[in-house]
Amino acid sequence: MMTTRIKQIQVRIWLVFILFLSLCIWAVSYFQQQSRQLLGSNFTALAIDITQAQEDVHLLKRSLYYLETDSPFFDVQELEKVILRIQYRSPLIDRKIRDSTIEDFVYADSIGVLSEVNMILPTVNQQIVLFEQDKSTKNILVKQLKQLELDLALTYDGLHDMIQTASDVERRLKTELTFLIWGLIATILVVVSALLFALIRLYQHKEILIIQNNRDHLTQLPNRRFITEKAQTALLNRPKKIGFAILDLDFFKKINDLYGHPAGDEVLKVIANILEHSISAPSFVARLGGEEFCILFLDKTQNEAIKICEEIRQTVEQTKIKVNNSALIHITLSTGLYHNEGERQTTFSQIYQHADQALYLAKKQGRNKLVLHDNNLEF
Ligand SMILES: Nc1nc2c(ncn2[C@@H]2O[C@H](COP(=O)(O)OP(=O)(O)OP(=O)(O)O)[C@@H](O)[C@H]2O)c(=O)[nH]1
Repeated sequence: MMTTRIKQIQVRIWLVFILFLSLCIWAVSYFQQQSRQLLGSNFTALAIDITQAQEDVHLLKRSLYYLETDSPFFDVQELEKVILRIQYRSPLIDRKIRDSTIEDFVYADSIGVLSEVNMILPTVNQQIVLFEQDKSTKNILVKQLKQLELDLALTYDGLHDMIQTASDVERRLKTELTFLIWGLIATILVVVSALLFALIRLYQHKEILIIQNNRDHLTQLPNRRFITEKAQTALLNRPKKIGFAILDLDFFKKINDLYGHPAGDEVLKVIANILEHSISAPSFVARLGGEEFCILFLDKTQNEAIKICEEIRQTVEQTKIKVNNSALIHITLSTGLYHNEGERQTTFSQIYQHADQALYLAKKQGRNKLVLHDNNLEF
């Protein structure tokens, strides 16, 4: 049987779990998004620069061809522009490669060539100016341009391949890392679920123990410990009305003696059932022990409590209880009732004592009757 408290705890635990799961999913999504962006920004920009640089080399090659073949398409200004672009682009690529995550030794040679190219570019520019003044210097210029074109073509092709490889490695790493993170999160989720499950079981176990500690095994009614705690808690709040009745079966020993102990147990269960159905919250019924039961009235006036006790007495009196599968027996009970409508402060042991005194009188006055405690009672 699961109590409301356990259900509330379960709901809270599930909420925490769902919150944690959402947090994990959000964290992984964020990581994936960020890594995708970083991966793109790291190599895509560099790859674009290198492709444009390769385009410059291609234009240089074309100018060189026109120059060599004395083509009318040769345009010295075009050549100067290409050289200028190479001059501007190579340090840019140099810096981006150094800033990237690629290891130094991988790009060291290519960067070395780019630096050398940058150093000879002013000489090439001077040679172009010279060529414009003196066409006979063409061969020197061609030789320089050829060397430049060769160096740049090889370097940029190498860099292009390098970026491709680095990009592939990074992509693979990212995939592996994502799997690793998912694995970690799955493990954490399993551990957290197991812990939460264990926590719920622990609470259920604790709750069952509490119920068992507070319940009478034979009748399944609350026991003396339970009713004492309830009464003491109620008294702390200074209730306006409180009533306590002790109900004791008459000559119960005879039933045990005549029909046996199991028959006596059967009778106790029937009486417990009658009591349970006569009382509703916030009042409580309990088995004090033996053939003694009690009722704690928390919202009833004195007359209402008397009425309920009287009805119980009559019901018990009129009930035929079948024992040992044949015999039908009758039993009666005596009740001692104490009621206090807030007129004075009291403790549970005082209340109990008053109800017990009234019960004593009920027994003394012939049993099968209800006696209300009165301070003027004579015992
Ligand atoms: N079957 C059964 N008998 C019990 C149980 N607990 C106590 N008893 C018996 O209840 C009987 C109580 O007897 P007494 O205290 O003399 O009371 P009584 O016979 O009801 O007499 P009065 O209370 O004076 O009317 C004893 O014989 C106990 O053994 C129980 O759980 N089951």
